[in-house]
Amino acid sequence: MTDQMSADNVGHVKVAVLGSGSWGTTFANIVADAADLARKSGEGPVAEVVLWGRRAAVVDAINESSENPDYFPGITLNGRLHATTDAAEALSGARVVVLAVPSQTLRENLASWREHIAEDAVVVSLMKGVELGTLMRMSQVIGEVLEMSEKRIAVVSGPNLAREIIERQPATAVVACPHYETAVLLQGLCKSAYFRPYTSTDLVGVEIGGAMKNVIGLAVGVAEGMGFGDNTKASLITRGLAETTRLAVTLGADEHTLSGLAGMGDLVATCSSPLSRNRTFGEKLGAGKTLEQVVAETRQTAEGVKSSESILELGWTHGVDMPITEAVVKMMHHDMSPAQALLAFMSRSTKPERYGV
Ligand SMILES: NC(=O)C1=CN([C@@H]2O[C@H](COP(=O)(O)OP(=O)(O)OC[C@H]3O[C@@H](n4cnc5c(N)ncnc54)[C@H](O)[C@@H]3O)[C@@H](O)[C@H]2O)C=CC1
Ligand SMILES: O=C(CO)COP(=O)(O)O
Repeated sequence: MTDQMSADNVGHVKVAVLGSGSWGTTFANIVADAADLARKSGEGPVAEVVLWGRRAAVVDAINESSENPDYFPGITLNGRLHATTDAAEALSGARVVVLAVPSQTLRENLASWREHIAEDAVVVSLMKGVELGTLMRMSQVIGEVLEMSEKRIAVVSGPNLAREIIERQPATAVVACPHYETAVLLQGLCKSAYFRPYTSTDLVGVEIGGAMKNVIGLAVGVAEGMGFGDNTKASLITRGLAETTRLAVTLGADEHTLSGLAGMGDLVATCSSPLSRNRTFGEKLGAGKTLEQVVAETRQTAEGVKSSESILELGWTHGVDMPITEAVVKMMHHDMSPAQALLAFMSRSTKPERYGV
């Protein structure tokens, strides 16, 4: 078995996508559409995609009518997409394992899947969070639980609101893996007529960009809910990017990654779109609903709510100033009202625009 996938040992590849929520379903559909294209053109690896889901009703609907009625009623998925509730079946023979579960459950999910994951598989994270308690990025959780080298762990991230991509609207993303050839192979597996992936070797920058944009999206949502206009939102986005870059670079990322698709790109998509769960969560809070009301109304994963705490702690551990994240944590976890958080945020001492990293 080789340590990484290489161009000459991949022609036909089984891809298991674990998690049939909004992004897992969409990403599995991207790979299945990409495989159709590869079949037609004769170029690139051809994937057989198997999607794992917890709920039998969803799995049956995908297999019988190519539809995920829970997340995308009325949207026809690729007919070759096969779903199962049996993780062992999904993982059997899979060379690429894609993970799309909530960040805070990943560790326990991996522990139960571990024995079925092939030793030479490449594991891809689609998740945008930082683990509470350990302060680990998702690739670090994967590396620790599966005891695998970072070279076989990849991340896909970017401005990827699932609802737009399931409709096959054009979008771009970054496929990051420290082993460049693996990133290129994964790029080939998900390149389709409407999805254009770029490669990167900067795992840290891509992951921090993805996790941080959820936190900034919450803050922008709060501003929207409070009735503020574009100056406020542009200020939060720009200073949010500065905060993201400071943290990422301190953790070893390349500064340029944060001005790319997984940084600026994703930040802009999340902060401008009513489709974003994080932005919507913040907006409801800013409009006067209580945290309990907003939590009760939120069915899908809004990663920034929990990850804001671990991200702030990560920043503090490394001496990074994180004022927007701090304001979000106070609103999400310490009963501070949006008005109080705004006052505290605006009354901080002034400083040069380029401060710290
Ligand atoms: N939805 C989107 O547009 C995008 C989401 N992401 C990221 O993808 C990750 C997954 O998010 P979504 O698919 O959007 O969330 P979702 O809420 O739509 O789906 C989550 C899935 O995980 C399952 N799940 C929940 N708890 C579980 C547990 N304890 N064990 C196993 N499975 C469990 C749910 O049943 C559901 O199928 C998040 O980290 C998110 O930030 C990334 C890019 C785009
Ligand atoms: O990650 C996303 C877009 O790239 C989805 O954002 P939300 O999780 O806020 O919906």
